[in-house]
Amino acid sequence: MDAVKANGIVLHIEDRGPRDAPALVFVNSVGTDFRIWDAVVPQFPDHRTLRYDKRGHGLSASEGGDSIDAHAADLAALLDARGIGRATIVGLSIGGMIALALSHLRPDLVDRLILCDTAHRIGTTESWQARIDAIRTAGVASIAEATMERWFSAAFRAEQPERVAIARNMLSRTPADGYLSACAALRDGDLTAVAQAVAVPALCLCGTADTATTPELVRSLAALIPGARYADIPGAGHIPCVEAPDTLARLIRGFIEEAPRG
Ligand SMILES: O=C(O)CC1=CCC(=O)O1
Repeated sequence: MDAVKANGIVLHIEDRGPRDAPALVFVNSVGTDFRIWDAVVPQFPDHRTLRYDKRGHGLSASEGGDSIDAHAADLAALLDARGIGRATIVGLSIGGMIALALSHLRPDLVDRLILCDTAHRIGTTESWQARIDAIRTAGVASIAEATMERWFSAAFRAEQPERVAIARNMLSRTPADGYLSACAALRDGDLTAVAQAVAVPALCLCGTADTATTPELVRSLAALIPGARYADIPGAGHIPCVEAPDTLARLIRGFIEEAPRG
């Protein structure tokens, strides 16, 4: 178990692999902690891999974090604290928005962007406000069942009910304050201009069964980013690092090997 103080708060992290190897940094979606990358990270023993529970999630401190820029400032401070000068950033959902924001805030830190199941704008002001209101009334657990239907394909839910059950526990145990802050960041976050200004190689990925950020939406993100590529993750829902880790790792490795650092 490791921790670092960055941007004024304590973040729960895992920093493994050779210190002088190229760095791969993983950024989570809302309602998840860094365990979602458990089956992906070991596939990169030749890299330094850094993953963390973003503010308000997992074991990290839970105050604040109600803008995408605030999360990007946390990530920048984390990279500085760990002495990582440049990295390939892999961001899932809100994590992809945080990765995009980092490329704007601190372009010196970003070699490449791998943007999974994410977009320049996810949902609408109304949909996030409705979720905030529901959670204020009935708690995070009240949205767990509907969320599992977005996170995982129907086939995965039928075949792997135990793994869906622990994912549901992870979501339900997310501090309400942290989850609500992330919803506010999503409600107000629009990275359209940031995406259009990306100046490093970018790969956009999406599970073909993702109903939260559909392949069509993720393709529209790729169309905004100069020179970005797009690839499907066949059959996966919104959390391919859990549902299809081998496919995701293969796509990440292929991109790293082909795309020059920015
Ligand atoms: O849990 C969801 O609704 C899917 C999602 C949207 C943004 C994010 O980070 O996850």
